[in-house]
Formats: sequence, structure tokens, C-alpha cells
Amino acid sequence: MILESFGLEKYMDELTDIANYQLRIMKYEKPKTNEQTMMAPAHCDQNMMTLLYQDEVNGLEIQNKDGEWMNMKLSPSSFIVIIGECLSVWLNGRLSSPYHRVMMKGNEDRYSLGLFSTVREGYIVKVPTELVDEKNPMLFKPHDHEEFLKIFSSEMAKADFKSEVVVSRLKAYCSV
Ligand SMILES: O=C(O)CCC(=O)C(=O)O
Ligand SMILES: [Fe+2]
Repeated sequence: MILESFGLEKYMDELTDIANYQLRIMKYEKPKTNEQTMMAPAHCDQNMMTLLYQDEVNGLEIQNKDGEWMNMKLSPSSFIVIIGECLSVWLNGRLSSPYHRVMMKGNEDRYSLGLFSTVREGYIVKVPTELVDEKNPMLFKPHDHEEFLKIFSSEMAKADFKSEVVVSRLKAYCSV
């Protein structure tokens, strides 16, 4: 759908071939106090795309363009699709990657299921020429996403993750 909307259908096979998937089940234990508690700090996903499912215990919040946090109250049969920074870069910034976090209140544990798609090692993520013209200069240099992730995870391992703002790391890494 995204590729079609930008007239980039010819990249479908290439993006399918180079995709790597990781399925993760995440458990968030109920907060220890009655206060609204941040269980996953605000961040943008660094991968291509995330397909997310949360159980009846809500908690996912997405920031809108006005900077307000919106609680995603999804029906139990809904999935949410999150554009990752890597896809945003590949699209030369045409779509942005939403800033999101997990906030919880109450006395129930929360489970979510995420299918994270990324690109395989050695693949150079490069903005398609179709998205670059005089009005739309190339915003990002080609980059090896695995190389970026290695640097990113070592930075994250050293950082105090709870207070770290994980946003636009990739864009800073490969901006022109
Ligand atoms: O559990 C959730 O709803 C969100 C998890 C998330 O944002 C992530 O793992 O990147
Ligand atoms: Fe995320």
C-alpha cells in the first residue's frame, strides 16, 4: 500500500527479499504504585516496520503532531502498524516514524506481541531515485543498517535507557 501510494511498486520484490523479521512477546508487569508509570520510554522504532498487538490491557501511547500523547485503545482484534525510522529514511522522509511509549496504571500485567521487520546485514538502504528531484533533494546518505544498529545498541547499552530519548538517531547518523 505504501509503495503503491508513492509509485514504488517495482521495489516490492527487493524489499521482500532483504527483509528480516523478529517476533517478540513483551510482558510489562503491573506498576508497583497507583501512579501512571512509564514502562517503555518514548522512542521511534529504528527498523523498517513494526506490527504490534496488545492484549486488553492498554498502554501504548503515540505522540501526535501537536506533541500530545494519545492512548491507543484498540479492540482486541486490531493490530497497529508503526513505521520505523529505517523506512522513513528509505522514503526520503515522506512518512515519519511516530514517537511512542508504554504507560500503565492499574493492577494487571500487560502483554504485547510485536513483529519487527528490518533489513538483512550488508544491505545498503538507499533512497529510491524516484523520490529525489529538484524540489525534494536527497535527505539521507546510503547506509548499512546493520552497521548502524551495532553502534546504536552499544550506545543504548551504555545509556540510562529510562531517561534516554531515543529519537531520530538514524536520521542523525545518515543525514546528508
Ligand atoms: O509493547 C508495546 O506496546 C510497544 C513496544 C515497543 O514500542 C517496542 O518494543 O518498540
Ligand atoms: Fe517501539
